[in-house]
Amino acid sequence: MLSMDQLSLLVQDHLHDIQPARHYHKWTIKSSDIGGRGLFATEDIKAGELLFVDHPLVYGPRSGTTIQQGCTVCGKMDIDTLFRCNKCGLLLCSHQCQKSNTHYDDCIVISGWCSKVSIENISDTLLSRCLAPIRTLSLPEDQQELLRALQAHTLPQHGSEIKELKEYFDLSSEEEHLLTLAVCILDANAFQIAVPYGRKEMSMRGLFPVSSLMNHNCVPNTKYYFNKECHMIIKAVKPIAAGTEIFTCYSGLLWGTPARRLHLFKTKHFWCKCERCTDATERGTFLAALKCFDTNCSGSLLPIEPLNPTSAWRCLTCGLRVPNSNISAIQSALGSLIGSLNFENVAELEKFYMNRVYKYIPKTNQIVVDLQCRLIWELGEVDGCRWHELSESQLALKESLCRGTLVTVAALGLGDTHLRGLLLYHLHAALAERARRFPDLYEELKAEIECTIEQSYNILKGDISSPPDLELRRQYLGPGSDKPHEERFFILDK
Ligand SMILES: C[S@@+](CC[C@H](N)C(=O)[O-])C[C@H]1O[C@@H](n2cnc3c(N)ncnc32)[C@H](O)[C@@H]1O
Repeated sequence: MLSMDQLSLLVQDHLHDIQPARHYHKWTIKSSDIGGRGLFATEDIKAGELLFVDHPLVYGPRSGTTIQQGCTVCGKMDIDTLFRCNKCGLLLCSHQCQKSNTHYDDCIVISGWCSKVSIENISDTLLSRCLAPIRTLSLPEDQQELLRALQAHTLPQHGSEIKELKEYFDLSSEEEHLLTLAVCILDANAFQIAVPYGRKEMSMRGLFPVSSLMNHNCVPNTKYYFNKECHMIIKAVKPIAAGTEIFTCYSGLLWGTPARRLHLFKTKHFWCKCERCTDATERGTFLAALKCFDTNCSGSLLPIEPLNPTSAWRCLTCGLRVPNSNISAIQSALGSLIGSLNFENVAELEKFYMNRVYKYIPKTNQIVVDLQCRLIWELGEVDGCRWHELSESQLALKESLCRGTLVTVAALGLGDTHLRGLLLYHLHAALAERARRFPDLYEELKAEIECTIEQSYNILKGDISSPPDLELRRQYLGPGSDKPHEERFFILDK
């Protein structure tokens, strides 16, 4: 086991690789009261300040069995061009990817193993799932040391893919041990890597060793995003006082407490006890609330003991007490109902949102908020409901959904997260479309259009998953634009 000083030195060397000029950080690694080690501010940090830029020790396809497969080099998922390498069986999309250094290294390791069956009989999904751990075998010694210093999950369910791999290849016990350890480390620490906005690519994960030292809080004081070089940029989203722990968030920011806690328990093996989890109303957002089972009552049900996953729930208005088993039954029925929706079909989503969803759940529930976000991302943006095709009521709906979700994000105290940046971008776009349709309204809307695109730009710039026309929109519709009025809205015609 490395000492904290040894780990700090490895971390400094790792960060130095991509930011050689930056020797100084306003944080240190220390033991944390909530679990293992954590990062702590050594000086006051301002909102928006850069904390560090991390880069992955390894990256590779995510490990779920249901993840849609793609090229193991570039992630492309175009099924027509995908083929399997005849030496190692990995999926590729082009000869260029096959000739890449990345594939060369992967292929050397896998084709070097003695296989028990011919390579085309080995599942490409299994090979993809094992690829990130396989890549750890080729890391240089100092990076192996840093990898081994990270926390590893110890429960027996981690590493099952390596047991499966062993059915197909004669792995030495040392290789099996190293691969299993790598899976346990990846499962405990890997981050999903964001893909460029609007692009459909295979979902990838990366092992970012410094970010891996951040513990979780459901209202984190940092945000992260990825740039074109697959670097992970970590910034403060609110002021962080010297001595305070620096947190990230391992779960969905708009999920209700029971869903977040269960997800954290299943994937990271701890029950979160942060301030948000302790407050059943989640700062008045009622994200987990269900409708009271008494049809004469319009109140909301919430857990009586939010930190107890089997707690009974109670109506805040009439006091009705509902056993946890009934709540679970309703939640799984709602899950099936939502699972039956076709999320690609905007009209179906809109109809469900407008007419049916409130019959079952309060407007504040995370399921409604999720539907709202899906509609926001799609209205005006996808084929069949482009800006010029939106009806007046759809445009008004988009605007009001953006405003409502921004209120929830603000109530939770999430600061300038990626989500807020995106919501501001979509609000700006809806307002700009309104001004284009009704030029007389432009003067009235101008200040808000300028302010929303400017704020969105400041939050999202440099982020690979931000809308590609962000900068152009800011130039044309942001504060101080010198573009002639008649040209300002041309970007909406793209
Ligand atoms: C990515 S690691 C974070 C760094 C870790 N503390 C270490 O020492 O390497 C994730 C693990 O840290 C612990 N952890 C993180 N956040 C936590 C929290 N809010 N409460 C309890 N444990 C937490 C859990 O064991 C979790 O599986």
